[in-house]
Amino acid sequence: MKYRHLISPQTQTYQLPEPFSLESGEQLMDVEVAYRCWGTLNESGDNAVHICHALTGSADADEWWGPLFGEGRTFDGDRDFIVCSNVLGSCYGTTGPISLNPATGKPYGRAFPAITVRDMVRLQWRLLQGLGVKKLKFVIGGSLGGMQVLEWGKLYPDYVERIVSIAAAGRHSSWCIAISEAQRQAIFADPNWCNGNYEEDAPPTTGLAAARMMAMISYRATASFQERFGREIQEDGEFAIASYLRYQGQKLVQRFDANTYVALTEAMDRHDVSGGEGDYLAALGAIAQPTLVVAIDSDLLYPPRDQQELAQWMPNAQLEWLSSPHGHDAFLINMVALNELVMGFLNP
Ligand SMILES: CC(=O)SCCNC(=O)CCNC(=O)[C@H](O)C(C)(C)COP(=O)(O)OP(=O)(O)OC[C@H]1O[C@@H](n2cnc3c(N)ncnc32)[C@H](O)[C@@H]1OP(=O)(O)O
Ligand SMILES: N[C@@H](CCO)C(=O)O
Repeated sequence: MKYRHLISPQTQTYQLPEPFSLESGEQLMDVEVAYRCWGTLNESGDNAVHICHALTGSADADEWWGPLFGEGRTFDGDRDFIVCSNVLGSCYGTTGPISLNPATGKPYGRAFPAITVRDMVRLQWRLLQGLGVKKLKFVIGGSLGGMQVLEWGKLYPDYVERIVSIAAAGRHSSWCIAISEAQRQAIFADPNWCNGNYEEDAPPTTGLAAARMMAMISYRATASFQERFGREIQEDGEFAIASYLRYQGQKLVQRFDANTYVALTEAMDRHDVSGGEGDYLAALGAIAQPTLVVAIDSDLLYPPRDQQELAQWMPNAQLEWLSSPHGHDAFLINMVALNELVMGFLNP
């Protein structure tokens, strides 16, 4: 697996014993789920917690959410059995576009079937069944992770006691879809894209880097960039912000796959807790567990008004504000404050 060196050696693999049926009706064979766990499952199997990661995250939650781990914190391995699994469609160990298609013996690439956030959650549920988890104390995640959390609330009301949705939505807005589509078009415009059939040693890095640059603009906020970079010009004559964005683009292409990026952003765009057919507000209204909605006051992607609506339409939801100049990515930056908000919800 091309990105194996980027995931920790503690990552384990769960092999699904049966084919996995997708929402689309297609079936995936030989599905594998990469996951990490911390702590011990108790005899009754009811002290478990599941962490859902964001777009380019991995199962190594202690690496990207470190300050939330530890005694008396959100993730306390002495208290709970904590599981984080890599999502379906990712390139960090779970079956996705870089996996070998058993039917052809070659990587799926762009032929990987269309997946949904619901598919991701149903696969997580299968993993937890395999691990003997009888009940989840809570499920938590930000961004794409928060979308999974809302699906968890909808799909498994008797299995999940509480949910924590951070900087997320019950369905993608046209603004979010627009930003995703522009990113995908940057990838498709790369001559190396080859309709997704690129060689492993010649991926569409220019397009993927441009996509990440666009994404980074949407993950941060005007005040954050102004404060950090202003109109500073570096010694090389470049605007510091331009250099920063290009660096972020290069950083992602070292660690992520373009087909995976396309598949996961398409899944985010398809996301709709009503399943795309029913009444969206009624679907939110049916999520009745005690819920924490964490809203980031500077989030451009899932803005304050949408977060207020989300909390308003879920009957048992509490809205808390993570105040930050850093925009959407604040849930990966202002982690001490986030831990306090979550602890306030878990231990009122
Ligand atoms: C297998 C895996 O790696 S997956 C797990 C990790 N990733 C995830 O979970 C995904 C979510 N994480 C993220 O999106 C990001 O890592 C975040 C949001 C948490 C933080 O982003 P960062 O890039 O670390 O932070 P920040 O915006 O401060 O950028 C710092 C980097 O920009 C560089 N930089 C700053 N200014 C400039 C500039 N003017 N020109 C060029 N580079 C610059 C810094 O040197 C630094 O580089 P480094 O990352 O090599 O140390
Ligand atoms: N910065 C996040 C996406 C925004 O939540 C990631 O790269 O996964």
